[in-house]
Amino acid sequence: MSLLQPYFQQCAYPAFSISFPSHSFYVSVSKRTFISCCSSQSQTAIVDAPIDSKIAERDEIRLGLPSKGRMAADTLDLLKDCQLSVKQVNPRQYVAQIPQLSNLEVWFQRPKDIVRKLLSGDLDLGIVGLDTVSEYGQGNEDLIIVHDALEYGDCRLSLAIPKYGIFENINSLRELAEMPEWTVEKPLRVATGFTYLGPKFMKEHGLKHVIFSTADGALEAAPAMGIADAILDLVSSGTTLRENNLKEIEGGVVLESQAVLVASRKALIQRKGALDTTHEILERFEAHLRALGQFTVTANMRGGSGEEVAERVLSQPSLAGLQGPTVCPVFCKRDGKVTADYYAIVICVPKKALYKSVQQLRAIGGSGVLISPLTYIFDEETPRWRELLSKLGI
Ligand SMILES: Nc1ncnc2c1ncn2[C@@H]1O[C@H](COP(=O)(O)OP(=O)(O)OP(=O)(O)O)[C@@H](O)[C@H]1O
Ligand SMILES: O=P(O)(O)OC[C@H]1O[C@H](OP(=O)(O)OP(=O)(O)O)[C@H](O)[C@@H]1O
Ligand SMILES: [Mg+2]
Repeated sequence: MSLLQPYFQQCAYPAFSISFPSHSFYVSVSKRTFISCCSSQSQTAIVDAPIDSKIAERDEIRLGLPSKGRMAADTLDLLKDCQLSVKQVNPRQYVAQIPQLSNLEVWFQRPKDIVRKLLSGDLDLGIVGLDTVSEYGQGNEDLIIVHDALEYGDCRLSLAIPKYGIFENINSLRELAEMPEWTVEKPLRVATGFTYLGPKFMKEHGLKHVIFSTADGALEAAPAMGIADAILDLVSSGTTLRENNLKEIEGGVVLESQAVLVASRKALIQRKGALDTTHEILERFEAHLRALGQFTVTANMRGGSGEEVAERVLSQPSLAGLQGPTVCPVFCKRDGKVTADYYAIVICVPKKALYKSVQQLRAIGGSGVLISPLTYIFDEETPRWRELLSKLGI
């Protein structure tokens, strides 16, 4: 507790309730200071790792965010949910700030340019779809995925063919590859915007007679227009394929994608402050995303002792909580004497298991079950941070 005290004393505007399930205490902190409370013990020093080229000198750390398209709004929403609101003076201005991260500059760029600029050293961090990192990063070792599942922009890069004509009975990549129609003179024509991943996938899967054509959008029209036999494009709901009489095939998914936080390895190792800033962003993302899937459940239960109540709770499979239940005595005054006949139980429960958990609580004598949303779950250290340090050789 003493470690946290300096932060709590400065909190003029209590806004958050932080609970540490294993220690059972609650405190309130202002929105601005809450991250410091949780990460102050794990700052990391810059390491002089061996790396070929030197990066250009500058004082700020640069984060690239999508300037337009479907990722733009969701990315800003995620940052806002993590108390990292981006302050952009007007929508046509491409540079912005996140007041909580004073050494960081936000640059709005097209997703593919974010990847290109990470590679050229003009950006240090970026948020884009994994499909864009894979296509434009082309396996470059300087790119490191810091968070691989930001839980939006879900889609897959998938091969699709017409439902009709010679493809009517073709339902897998193997069947497509074995069609006698494809020869050196008349190869399978695939329209795609993924001209790196497409040929790589076909080669890895042994499809020999294939040629690619490129287009920037509305690829689904290409087969019906007679421009291509198949397309390789992003699919999410599948509506665009269906509406254009196309189908996916078994074994035809090149990549499952969602939004990711990506960094330049060189920047993380060489740029002063880059690793600490990445740590803070990662911690905030992890804490928020982990909390999204959980509810806090509070209930009262009659019992002889905290241990006895905890044993009853732990006998139920869905009531284990994060590390175990928090069990606190509820004191009341009876005949002039203070007694604790009831205990309050606090646990985190996965949203999917909510009703099952309520049933199990009732079965062991729980009453007055309260459910509230969770805002953040900060663990001692995030597994992704450990993974990042190990990828960096630190
Ligand atoms: N239908 C979809 N559903 C969900 N996510 C998608 C979908 N299509 C693309 N994405 C994700 O969003 C990212 C950006 O897609 P978006 O369509 O906004 O830009 P773009 O296709 O690169 O550019 P543009 O459409 O302007 O040419 C993609 O890289 C992918 O990660
Ligand atoms: O499976 P669905 O949910 O139908 O989504 C798939 C469509 O979404 C993307 O296109 P987008 O809307 O970005 O248009 P674009 O072709 O202009 O990029 C993608 O290129 C597909 O065409
Ligand atoms: Mg698009």
